[in-house]
Amino acid sequence: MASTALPPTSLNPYQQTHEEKEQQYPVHYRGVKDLVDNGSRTLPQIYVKPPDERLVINSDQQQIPLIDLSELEGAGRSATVEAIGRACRDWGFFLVKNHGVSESTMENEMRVGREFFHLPTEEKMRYFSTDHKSRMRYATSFNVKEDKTLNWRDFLRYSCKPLEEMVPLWPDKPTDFRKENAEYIRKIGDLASILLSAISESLGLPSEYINEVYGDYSQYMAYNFYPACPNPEQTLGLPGHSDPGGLTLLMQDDVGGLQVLHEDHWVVVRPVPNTLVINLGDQLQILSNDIYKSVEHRAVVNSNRERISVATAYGPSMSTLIAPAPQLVNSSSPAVYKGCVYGDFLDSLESGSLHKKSVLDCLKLDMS
Ligand SMILES: O=C(O)CCC(=O)C(=O)O
Ligand SMILES: [Fe+2]
Repeated sequence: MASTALPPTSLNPYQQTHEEKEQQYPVHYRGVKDLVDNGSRTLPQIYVKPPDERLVINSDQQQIPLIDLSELEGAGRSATVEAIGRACRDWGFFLVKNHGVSESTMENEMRVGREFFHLPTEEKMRYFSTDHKSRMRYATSFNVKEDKTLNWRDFLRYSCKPLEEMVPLWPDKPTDFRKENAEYIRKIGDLASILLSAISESLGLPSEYINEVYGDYSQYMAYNFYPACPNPEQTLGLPGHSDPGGLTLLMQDDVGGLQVLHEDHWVVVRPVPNTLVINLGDQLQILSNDIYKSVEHRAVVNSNRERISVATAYGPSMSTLIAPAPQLVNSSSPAVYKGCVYGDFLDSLESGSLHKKSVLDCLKLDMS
């Protein structure tokens, strides 16, 4: 039977042969690693960002807080919770050490990701999809079909839930990709839940408040891969954005490139071995009624070394309505946002480009 010609978005990516995908997609959909591997020594115009987007206003003076979690479950809990609360309020970002995810689990997670991006493009394209709702996909930029200028980033993004259902959809190369990811995902998920308890307490809410609101939580992973770039000052790995979800837990390698917007300066998040970068997403900004902010951040690239980061987005279930916690709303602090179902929030965001705070702004209640 002749195959029916459907537009790419409605095709199941797993049912397409590599040749079918090649015919359908422009060459830049294959990613920036492919571009570099094919000998590109200059930055194609489509990656050049407008000057205001790549403004360099760096601050070398400041560093995001580093919090030791070793006392979180012990006598030092209240001091640790207080430090977390301060970091959430002042920065929206912090590093954690002694977080319970072992060095070997972290190293293996990095290694299998790096090995994946070094596979031939044909192998990675088995997972290519432009469908932002796909629960498992390899792609490039942010939303390669819509982005006006492209980002110097390839990525692999996949859901972790339900784990037994998702594991068989993950890449089968490198051979230990699934095993190492299943291990990392369990450990990082436990840490996310522990941190959310501490964040609840830091807001004066019952310890399990946020975990209970999240219910049957969602957990997505994204490997971000940034090859060395011919003209790094003209482009970005990821432009400034806030994360839409609940909590992001990021592991970065030793190259560096993450920057956080703090008091109008881009502050460099230096890589510190065995730490994780934690930041609050838009859903925590809403739930905390603006006490905590989901802060803008970006990834710059460099001409010498490729860089990899692994983000875990831990958030509410897609059907959960997120609204300011009633305990944080009163006559002197009225609700700043109306509630929104998390899945709808993501739909509004991902159908467009990576707009700064646009969906949050739409949810703002008229305070006048
Ligand atoms: O690669 C990084 O350091 C940042 C990644 C990031 O912001 C994201 O995945 O949302
Ligand atoms: Fe991010």
